[in-house]
Amino acid sequence: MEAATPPLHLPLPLPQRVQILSQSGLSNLPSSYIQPPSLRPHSHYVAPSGPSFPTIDLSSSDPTPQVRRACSEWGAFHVINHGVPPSLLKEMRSVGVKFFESPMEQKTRFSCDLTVGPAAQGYGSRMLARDDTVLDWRDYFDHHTLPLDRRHPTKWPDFISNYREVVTQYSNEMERLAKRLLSIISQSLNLPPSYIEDAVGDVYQNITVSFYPPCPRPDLALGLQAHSDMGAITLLIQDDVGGLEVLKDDQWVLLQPLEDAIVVILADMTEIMTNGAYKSSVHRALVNANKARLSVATFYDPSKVRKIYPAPPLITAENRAKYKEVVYGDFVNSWYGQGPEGKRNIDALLIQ
Ligand SMILES: O=C(O)CCC(=O)C(=O)O
Ligand SMILES: [Fe+2]
Repeated sequence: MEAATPPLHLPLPLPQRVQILSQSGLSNLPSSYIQPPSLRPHSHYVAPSGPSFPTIDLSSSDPTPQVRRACSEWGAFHVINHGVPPSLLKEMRSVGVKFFESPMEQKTRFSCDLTVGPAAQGYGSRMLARDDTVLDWRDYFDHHTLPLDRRHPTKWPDFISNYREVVTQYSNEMERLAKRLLSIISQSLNLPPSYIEDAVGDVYQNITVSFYPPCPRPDLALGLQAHSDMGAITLLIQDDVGGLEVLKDDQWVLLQPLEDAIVVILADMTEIMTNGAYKSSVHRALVNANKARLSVATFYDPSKVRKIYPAPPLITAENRAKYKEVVYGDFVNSWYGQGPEGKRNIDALLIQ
């Protein structure tokens, strides 16, 4: 018998799965997950009597004024009566939970290919390339869903019967809702209804299911460190555990999970296109000691070659362009190189 040919490349080490750490029953948090004191969960809490997170009924006759207010004051809001069947939201959460509850041997068959880079689709545990960053207490599964030539359901789990159908249907519904919201957002600034959709070009949509296992020291860790999303708009659903916080006037506001609602989060490219009239929302995810938490974020992003700049109709002599033009792919690359570190990467594009 011939000796087996040795592999040409040594395999990259597998990332530490947070779920395995959690199940190992440790009582102390490994140092790589300990946040510096200023970034820990207890800092800057809003008083219970503080502002309450907006909820907008999309079936009302004209939601535009409410959207304008929520976008300028919060950069994020809940939508209800949004037209996506509640049964589909439930199924999406359910296939997500089934994936993370499956045996590790099954899950790792769909691991991210780390040689592709940090934005590879599949089962992952850390996104950032830098190795000196504090790690998030999170595992995830990222799906590439749009444009259609990026959508390859064979890269998604095959061991949960309806997984691929549910993600496909969910992707289509989220595209439809994102377009409708971008149209309302454009009109709320007196731009043509299709302004943002046209400016974004061929949409890139990714769906990331995040799973936050119970954490031995939720006071020291974050499920996901503070960041703003990079693209145009994010649509997020979560289970009833809670943990998503948005930053409002320098204070963290914990969202009460609202069944059947969808969280709308404005992202950095929308801030640029609106010339800062609407800010991207800084948000983060907390973890807790007892319960695992699941969320599903659907990102609606420009194509990588698209140039993004403040909408010309919004620029006047009194209201000059506040942001430099940026090629979206360049912006994304700088994020993966550096990470959010609690800051907004978009601030680097501000015209002084
Ligand atoms: O899990 C959450 O609630 C937040 C997820 C999120 O912000 C993201 O994936 O960008
Ligand atoms: Fe996010």
